[in-house]
Amino acid sequence: MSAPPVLEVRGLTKRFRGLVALDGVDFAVPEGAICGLIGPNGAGKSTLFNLVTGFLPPSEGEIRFRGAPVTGWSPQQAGRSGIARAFQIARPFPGLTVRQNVRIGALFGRSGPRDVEGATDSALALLGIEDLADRPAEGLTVGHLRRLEVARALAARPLLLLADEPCAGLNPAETDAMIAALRRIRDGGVTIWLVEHDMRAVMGVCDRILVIAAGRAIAEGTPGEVAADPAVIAAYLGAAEESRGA
Ligand SMILES: Nc1ncnc2c1ncn2[C@@H]1O[C@H](COP(=O)(O)OP(=O)(O)OP(=O)(O)O)[C@@H](O)[C@H]1O
Repeated sequence: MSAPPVLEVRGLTKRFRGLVALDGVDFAVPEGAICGLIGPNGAGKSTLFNLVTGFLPPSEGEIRFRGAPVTGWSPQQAGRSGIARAFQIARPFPGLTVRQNVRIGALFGRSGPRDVEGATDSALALLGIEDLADRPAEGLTVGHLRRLEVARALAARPLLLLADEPCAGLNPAETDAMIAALRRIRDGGVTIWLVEHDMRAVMGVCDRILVIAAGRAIAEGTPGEVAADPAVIAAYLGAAEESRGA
């Protein structure tokens, strides 16, 4: 029997008063994959990540982690079970070095404060920021701040890393460095699901992509499949082309 997906959502729905932010979304994140979650602004991407990580309870639907039902769990339960999230806006603790910030992730990780220094070193190395370890976290470039945020999440030794726009605001060289780091993380055994607006990054790194628009899943498949899907072109890629004036 094949292993269950690391994460599975079925019929996931979230209503905020009258607004349906997420409407019956199904998706499975296979173990060992890098998956993408894309969609126009306001599509429901952050809401989906907030439901999966227990920051918000769903209105309807089911969430399974490694085959077990976890719907409605708390962020602490999600973290202890092996989900870590790298936020889009990195907010390192001021007055702490890069290493000390990453170490905080290791202290509150899946297996608790065990081999904290090893997890910290390994996360710094995977993100290629060992050289910055003793620098104060404030004053880092956007590219280094993003790598610090992913390293902090990774130091928790997650089974599933949710990354919120890890390439936002990065130049092409920094984006390539982040893509290489995500591949190294996956090759180290961590499954990844990322929200990303940078199409070059998403199409280049993901094995599978879920596309949502106005709360509904409109396509799912390999990068090639979703890029060729007329519904995706109309709802998302087409809109991006228009906003660039193409
Ligand atoms: N706590 C909340 N209360 C009320 N409405 C909310 C709340 N959180 C999100 N929404 C609404 O739900 C919808 C989906 O928002 P969400 O932030 O999940 O979209 P998104 O795809 O992450 O957008 P973006 O790409 O702009 O970050 C939007 O209409 C948003 O205004």
